[in-house]
Amino acid sequence: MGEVNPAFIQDAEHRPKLAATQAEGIPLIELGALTGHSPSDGAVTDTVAIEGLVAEIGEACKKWGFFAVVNHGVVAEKRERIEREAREFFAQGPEEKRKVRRDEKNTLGYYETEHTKNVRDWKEVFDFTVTEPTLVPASHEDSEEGVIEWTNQWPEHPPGLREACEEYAQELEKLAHELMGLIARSLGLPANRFDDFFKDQTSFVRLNHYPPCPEPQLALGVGRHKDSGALTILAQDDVGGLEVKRKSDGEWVQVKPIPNAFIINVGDIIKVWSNERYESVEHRVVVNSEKERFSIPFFFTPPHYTMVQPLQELTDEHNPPKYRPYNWGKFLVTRKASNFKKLDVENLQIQHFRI
Ligand SMILES: O=C(O)CCC(=O)C(=O)O
Ligand SMILES: [Fe+2]
Repeated sequence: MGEVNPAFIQDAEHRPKLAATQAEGIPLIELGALTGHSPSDGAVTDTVAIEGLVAEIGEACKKWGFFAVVNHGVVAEKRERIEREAREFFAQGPEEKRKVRRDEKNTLGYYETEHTKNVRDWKEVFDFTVTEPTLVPASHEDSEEGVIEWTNQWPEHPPGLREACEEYAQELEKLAHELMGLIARSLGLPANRFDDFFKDQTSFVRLNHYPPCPEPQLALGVGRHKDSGALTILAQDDVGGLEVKRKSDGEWVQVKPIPNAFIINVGDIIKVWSNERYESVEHRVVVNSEKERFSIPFFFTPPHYTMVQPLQELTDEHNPPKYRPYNWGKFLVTRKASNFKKLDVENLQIQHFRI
């Protein structure tokens, strides 16, 4: 990625203000009360502390759709290892990386031409799924049935990347379940309410590399978007660049890097399950002219056959469902396919299912 080609240039209204608001940022939540306890098995260690945590998480999901967590129990060595391997992978020449390039048939692996809302992102990525293989619909067309397998494409170099990725994914999956347990409780549901939704899963992890950009005021690392899964758990390095659109006033605010913290955000599926009690919030990534940046989102998503719809317990005649059910697998493959060609539904959004 040399000079800025016009494909990367954002319309004037979407260009970043390079001195974004530093004021009130996303909540920081300390998960220590969870240590040694899984919320879905009922073995509560400290009820009062956990109740406090549940309330904090509920507030954060309602007010921000984003929060940071520390003392989360994820083994630091596993995170450091995947971060090291990711750096090594992206430091290689384009030829080596393109050996595992994703294409229309295999949507996993390396990719450097992703677009968000039809503008190219200033980044390169490597995607892998948590479950191997992952089952998804063969076609995004509603009329076509049939399921195919997505399989991971592992590069030969660096040789340790695969193991680092697999170990990291396992570790993050535990945290994802714990967080879903807390979110369930914050909605007044049993802690295990979401467990069945993830028995099989289509979850995937993305390694992001944002190279320095000569024109950071014109392009974005990732254009504004909401995450379409249930929950995202992001590891970011110390460079900074992630911005969240604050619900209270629509200002873009920076998510400052905190060593060893994870950034959690509510995705569209929780927005629908909760019948909009919780919000999936827009975010974007600003790049800079000096430093490259690395980040690793873990996208926690249900099996392809899931019909996503507001939970019965959270709807009644005074609060009727705000969405028609939609099939998650079809949604996912439509999004992936639209990276390669213009579809009838060019950028499928949950808004299409809004009642
Ligand atoms: O790199 C980041 O900080 C966020 C990336 C992101 O929002 C995404 O990949 O969905
Ligand atoms: Fe995102």
